[in-house]
Amino acid sequence: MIQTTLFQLDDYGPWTVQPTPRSEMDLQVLQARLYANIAAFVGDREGYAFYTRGDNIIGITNGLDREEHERLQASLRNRYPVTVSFGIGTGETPRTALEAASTALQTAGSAQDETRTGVCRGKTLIEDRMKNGTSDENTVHVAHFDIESATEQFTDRLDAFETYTAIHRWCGSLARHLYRTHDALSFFVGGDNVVSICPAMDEQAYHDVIDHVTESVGIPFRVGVGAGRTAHKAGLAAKYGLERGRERKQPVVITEQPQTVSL
Ligand SMILES: Nc1nc2c(ncn2[C@@H]2O[C@H](COP(=O)(O)OP(=O)(O)OP(=O)(O)O)[C@@H](O)[C@H]2O)c(=O)[nH]1
Repeated sequence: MIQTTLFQLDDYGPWTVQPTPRSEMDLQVLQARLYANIAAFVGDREGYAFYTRGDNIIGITNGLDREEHERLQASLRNRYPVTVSFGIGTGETPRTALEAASTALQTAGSAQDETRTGVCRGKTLIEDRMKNGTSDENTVHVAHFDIESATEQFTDRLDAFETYTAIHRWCGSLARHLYRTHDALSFFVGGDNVVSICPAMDEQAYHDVIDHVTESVGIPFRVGVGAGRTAHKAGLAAKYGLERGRERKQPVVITEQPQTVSL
């Protein structure tokens, strides 16, 4: 089982133009700060948060209970001129967990409902277990994808815009394929890196994903995969796998938990 949290700004669209349109850079700073605050809070509790659309941030929040969500929400309320609603959802796969989180929030009201202000809806893993007796085997699987020699192929050869669009085409193709075929949620995290929250998948499944996407966009890449009770633990194991794949020139490395947790 996996737990996700959808963090969504309330009635933000109207706020960006009232009483008159607000400076775009001011909105960008607000969104970047909000993301930084949420990522730091969730990251300190071994979760992951992804920027996605700025007004919607997706968290992998195994390990955060309802009180912690409410503590974060109260803190954001004190710091920002807009409120943020949270939808919490659990599921067997990342996709179904996020669907549950999204439904919990949509049921509480539209993203542009002026009466929806800072609600926290849905069920955490702990609540789900207490109510429905669901399994406490809460393993997160993280796949960290990285383009082979992106610096040589793109950064040092093409202009920065060509590089940016080529990498986004790769990322979009990979994310859509993993979502459709494996219920995985994938996010661009910077440079030439994509982090995917996946269900349990074997090595051949990762080879098939790489072959399919490389065939369609013509960009070779590799992946390190890790599992753990939290996104942090799984993600760290994935990074060690990626390093090993670089050294051994292996496109797929699935690792056990690394011994150190210093990253
Ligand atoms: N978010 C994030 N970005 C990273 C990470 N590792 C590298 N990057 C980014 O990716 C860019 C390219 O770095 P690399 O992937 O190491 O370079 P490369 O040229 O592809 O080389 P190889 O991966 O060794 O083939 C860097 O400038 C960073 O922006 C990571 O773990 N997380």
